[in-house]
Amino acid sequence: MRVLVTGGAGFIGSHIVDALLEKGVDVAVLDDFSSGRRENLPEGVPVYEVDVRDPEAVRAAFAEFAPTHVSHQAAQISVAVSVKQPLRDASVNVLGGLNVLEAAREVGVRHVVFASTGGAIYGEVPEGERADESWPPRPASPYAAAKAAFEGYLEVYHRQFGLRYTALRYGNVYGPRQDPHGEAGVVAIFARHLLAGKPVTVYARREAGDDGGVRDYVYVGDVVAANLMALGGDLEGVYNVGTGRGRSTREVLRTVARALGVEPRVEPAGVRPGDLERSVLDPSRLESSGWRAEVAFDEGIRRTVEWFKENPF
Ligand SMILES: O=c1ccn([C@@H]2O[C@H](COP(=O)(O)OP(=O)(O)O[C@H]3O[C@H](CO)[C@H](O)[C@H](O)[C@H]3O)[C@@H](O)[C@H]2O)c(=O)[nH]1
Repeated sequence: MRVLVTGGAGFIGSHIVDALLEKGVDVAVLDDFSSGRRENLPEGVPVYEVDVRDPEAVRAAFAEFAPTHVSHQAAQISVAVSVKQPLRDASVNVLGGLNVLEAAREVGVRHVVFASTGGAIYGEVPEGERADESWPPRPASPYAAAKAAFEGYLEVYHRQFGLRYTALRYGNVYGPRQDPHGEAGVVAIFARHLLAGKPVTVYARREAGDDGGVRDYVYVGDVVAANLMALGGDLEGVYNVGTGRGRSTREVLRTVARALGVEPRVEPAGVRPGDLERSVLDPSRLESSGWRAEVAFDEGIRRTVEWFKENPF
């Protein structure tokens, strides 16, 4: 197996690269380093510094490395950015993805694993419910619409060209190496702000008692485990990757603050445009293939804040 990891210098991609190398798999990284970081990469891994929006460069990288499998993690990751710049979001997340699929087809890639979104694709998930894969996509942001569209293309390439695929619909992934500088990735943002003694923003409705959005937070190591199962051929089609448990932004803040032993200062703000109130996933389908979310939230947060203490971002 030869795996090309797009976005391999990013938060989730670089953990996938580490895990594959540990298993002795041949790995290369395709990344434009717009948000990915060289520090995330182990020494010696081949790197193609390529923007997925550049079809020729993508094609050349595929021709040279000749992967049998692709882990497509490269993306514009922010819901908020997608709301402000839907064309930019689609140019990376739809057209960039199509460049990857075209190049994959040309060199005879057997299987593509795609970082889709469970957190955004189902739209609002009503209180007391968990979204499973049979729920139709109800995108509430350009980000979600683009991810859903690309899943459609994966199905087309499967039918037309026999390209196998797994779309992993991630919940809200957190852990070491998450970029705290953008607008997405609330655990990383809170960890960094609290470590720097800065106040944090909690987006919530103005009514008293609203604890902010509810999300299904899943530790990056558990997401990597799902990716390895998919690349190993154990999963085909669409799978949620989440814990099945929803947590509010306030709960996230409390847990991060406790792990750091600090008292947070909070700046309230209204709801962020494009944000859902509640998203919680039903991971039963993945669990029936033997996957479990192994890392409890407290433990995942502990590992994450330890990493941020040692690696001032
Ligand atoms: O400073 C902040 C940042 C976020 N939030 C809140 O925290 C929750 C989580 O926000 P994130 O920006 O971390 O993530 P999203 O829920 O917007 O999730 C999206 O962004 C993720 C990237 O981290 C993934 O791409 C995921 O698939 C996609 O649904 C939301 O309720 C948001 O309003 C705050 O209160 N303050």
